[in-house]
Amino acid sequence: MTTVSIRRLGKRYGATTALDAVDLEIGTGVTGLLGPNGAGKSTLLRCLATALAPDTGSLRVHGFDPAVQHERVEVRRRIGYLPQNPGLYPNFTAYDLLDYVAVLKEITDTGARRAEVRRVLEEVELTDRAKTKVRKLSGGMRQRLGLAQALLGEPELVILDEPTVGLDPEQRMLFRALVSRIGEHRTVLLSTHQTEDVGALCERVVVMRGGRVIFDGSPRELAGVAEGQVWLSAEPPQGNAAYWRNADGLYRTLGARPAGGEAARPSIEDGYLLLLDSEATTAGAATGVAPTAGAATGVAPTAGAATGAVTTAGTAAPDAAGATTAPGVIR
Ligand SMILES: Nc1ncnc2c1ncn2[C@@H]1O[C@H](COP(=O)(O)OP(=O)(O)OP(=O)(O)O)[C@@H](O)[C@H]1O
Repeated sequence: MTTVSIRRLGKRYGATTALDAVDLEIGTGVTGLLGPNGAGKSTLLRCLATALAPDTGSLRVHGFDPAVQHERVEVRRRIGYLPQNPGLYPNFTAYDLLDYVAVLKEITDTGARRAEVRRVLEEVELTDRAKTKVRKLSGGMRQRLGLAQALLGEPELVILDEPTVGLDPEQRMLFRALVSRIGEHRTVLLSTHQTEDVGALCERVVVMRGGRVIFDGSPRELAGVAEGQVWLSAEPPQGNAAYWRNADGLYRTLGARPAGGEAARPSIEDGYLLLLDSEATTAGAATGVAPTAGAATGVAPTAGAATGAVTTAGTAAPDAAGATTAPGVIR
């Protein structure tokens, strides 16, 4: 079922285009939003959370339009939002903070509010910290408290802006388990820089760059963007290809095949890096500027990137212009 409908959404800050005609439909489950710094992820999430008004285009949450005042209230009742820097009051206890947010969310009946605060504390596994002050909570607990406030009132859409930044592996795992559970029955939109989070949690991934959606598909399809462009070799590659030495002492190269290179299974991160790389090349070609593949991501130009097309083995289909485009890649 479609929860969010976004059509040609645009937002500028002075001369900066933060969102450039974004089209998206999002439904139940966890959708990951990936993109480099400044791609427009937070701006999109803030528009969805009704914290920011777009300049152009339209937005609907469960059919309600946040641009219309009385519908905006309906949207706000249906969303939970964990911003990048939630600024939780340090001297409040976990319970009091949630109680306060519940009042702001118009849960005015005292008994119902108490039950709801207890429910979300339980959901994020913080019941035993109800009386602890926010400043005494660990980073992971604070993020879970941030998640708890977003879950007050059982919103149908949960918006999480880079929620796993700075968490240690154990806390990140715990957070992932919570988000995955939440996504079973609700729509979760999760902005992140962590491709591991996307692989672990998301059935769908949207990649943004320069205010545009440049990929919309499954994590497997994103990894597939790098099919045939990831190599393992005993010797480091010649030239300026991006490579690193793995735990087995082999050199893992992204891009053109190095001498003696054996094809390796691509990861989501490989696909993401090559996708951004090919986009940089395409943008350069479109504006007549020399291609800058490699500059954006540190990945050396590849045969596919040099022509502005990402080549994949087996699954690729030619687009209208005859170039080869991987599934999910949006031109
Ligand atoms: N309040 C603002 N005033 C001016 N420019 C802004 C403002 N907020 C964002 N921008 C600019 O809009 C563009 C998109 O920013 P946005 O924060 O949405 O990107 P992002 O993908 O969330 O980046 P990050 O991963 O670093 O959080 C960037 O160029 C950014 O500098």
